[in-house]
Amino acid sequence: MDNLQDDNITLSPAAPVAVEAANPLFPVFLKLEELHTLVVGGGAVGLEKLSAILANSPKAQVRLVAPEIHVDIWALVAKHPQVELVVREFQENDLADKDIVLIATDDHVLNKAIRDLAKSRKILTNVADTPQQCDFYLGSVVQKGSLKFGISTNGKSPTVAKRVKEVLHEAFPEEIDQVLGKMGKIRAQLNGDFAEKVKQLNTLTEGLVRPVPKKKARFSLTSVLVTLFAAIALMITGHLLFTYIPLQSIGNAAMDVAGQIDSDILVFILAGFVAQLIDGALGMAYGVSATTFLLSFGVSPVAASASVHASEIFTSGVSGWMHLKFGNVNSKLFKNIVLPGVLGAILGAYLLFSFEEYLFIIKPIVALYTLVLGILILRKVLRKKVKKQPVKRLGFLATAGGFLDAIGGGGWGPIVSSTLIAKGRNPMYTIGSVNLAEFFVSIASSATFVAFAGISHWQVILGLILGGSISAPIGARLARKLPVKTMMIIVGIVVIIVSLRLIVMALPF
Ligand SMILES: C[C@@]1(CC(=O)O)C2=NC(=C\c3[nH]c(c(CCC(=O)O)c3CC(=O)O)Cc3[nH]c(c(CC(=O)O)c3CCC(=O)O)/C=C3\N/C(=C\2)[C@@H](CCC(=O)O)[C@]3(C)CC(=O)O)/[C@H]1CCC(=O)O
Ligand SMILES: NC(=O)c1ccc[n+]([C@@H]2O[C@H](COP(=O)([O-])OP(=O)(O)OC[C@H]3O[C@@H](n4cnc5c(N)ncnc54)[C@H](O)[C@@H]3O)[C@@H](O)[C@H]2O)c1
Repeated sequence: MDNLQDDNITLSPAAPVAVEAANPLFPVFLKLEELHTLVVGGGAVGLEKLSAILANSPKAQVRLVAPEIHVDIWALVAKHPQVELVVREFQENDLADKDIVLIATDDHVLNKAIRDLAKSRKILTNVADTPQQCDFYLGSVVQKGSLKFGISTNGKSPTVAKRVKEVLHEAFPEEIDQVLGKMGKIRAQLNGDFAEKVKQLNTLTEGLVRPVPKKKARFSLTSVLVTLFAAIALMITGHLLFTYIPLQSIGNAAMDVAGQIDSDILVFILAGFVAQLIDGALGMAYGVSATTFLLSFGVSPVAASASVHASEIFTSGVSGWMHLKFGNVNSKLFKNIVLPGVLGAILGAYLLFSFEEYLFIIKPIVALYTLVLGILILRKVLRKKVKKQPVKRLGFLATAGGFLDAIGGGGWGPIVSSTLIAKGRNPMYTIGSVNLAEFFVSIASSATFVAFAGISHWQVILGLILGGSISAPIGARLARKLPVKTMMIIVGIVVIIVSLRLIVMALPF
């Protein structure tokens, strides 16, 4: 808004300052689906008003009268069969039984005449070309599920109303609707003293206006699920460990490990630290970052890949827990992706052994896909307007993510997070939920890997885990602090670089 104050638009210094109420309009939210509305005029403005009505009240009872009706109105009404289109000039009996009339013909005199007829019947009117004759104005509307804002500039500037709408749309994450859903349920359950009820509702919603550290709901379904899965995962890991490596040899191995630890572990700790920092903040790229880092320090590719997978269980566990603690997890999204992701990972790890020879083809194909996602994310940021297109086949996306992650040695985050963010989901909640689910996905693939290949390279694994555990809380905090746009730009660039690198590596020359 700064440029409104500089040389672009000069306001007359003599302009009198209004002393009366700046905007005396009284806002209400009408149940248009239970009223009868008449629109007169079927041109560009008739279309705009009808679209606004149906976008808010899809089942609104509307009759639109005009000798010529815009093609887009016909197309719109095809999706709202209760709307009646009447192709002729306005007649007085169109006003019969109407509660509200919107007048939008291109004939100024006619508009005024219709308005006077409506007024004599005490029908509320909106006259598109004459604000002075309106009983009410339409507002710009922001909608997030059940939450709705109506914006009015008192007719001074519909364009500013539109801009304010865009700002508010950006500022509120879609998840606000979940909060409303939960509050609706709590509100219905609270009974007894009215004052006490209001006090409780105020306490519950305090965190919405003043971010206080979130206390986890004691028995939230997510935390029960997380504990349950973690317990099962630990049991499976323990079972595998003791089946394949007897207690005696673990003792011996521990002594060996202690004896072998040398200054190299600092490098592995650093690798874990850097990789988890990137992954925790951006929701992706732990595998790729850690592997790249280890390779550049001379660790063999096999050792690097095996250790990265094993250490990922611990690092993504800590990181997922931190996201949960900081309230970055959208439990609905988490629940929808965790099981398909785990199944995909098990399938991928199992099939890896039969598909190993085709990895050189699979990897660049996955990289090409993530490259496109990276470009899509950047394009969305640069275009500013992110239109949310819900991802319908979440389960399929998660299965593919888990599968390719196990096969390609990474890709859960880049595939699942990037797709969701590219489709307009809120980066903070997406990254939090995808990161928490990654814990279970990496347990699934690592357990399958261990079952086939056993565990080796203790020092590397230990270093990665130590480094990752230190930076996980920092990463989760960053994900909360970084502005949405900055996060999307970084995610986009990281995805593009990592994908290009994989594609270049796959080239035969
Ligand atoms: C909010 C929105 C709802 C909607 O209509 O759905 C809406 N106008 C929108 C857009 C818009 N309308 C116009 C432009 C072109 C730029 C410009 O002219 O400024 C744009 C901008 C654009 O399209 O980008 C032209 C225009 N509008 C009115 C006049 C007559 C006049 O002022 O004399 C003229 C001149 C006609 C001419 O010169 O021929 C009058 C009104 N328009 C209102 C509402 C009411 C006041 C709302 C408030 O208090 O802010 C009010 C008083 C009565 C009413 O219509 O209810 C919608 C937001 C879209 C969104 O949310 O995306
Ligand atoms: N409020 C706003 O947001 C806003 C925005 C832009 C323009 N306007 C004003 O709205 C008016 C309409 O603009 P437009 O672009 O839709 O014009 P338009 O020429 O595209 O459409 C006019 C419509 O009125 C219909 N019409 C003409 N005579 C009629 C009659 N006797 N009975 C029923 N319908 C009749 C036509 O068939 C046509 O469908 C203009 O006066 C314009 O200044 C208002």
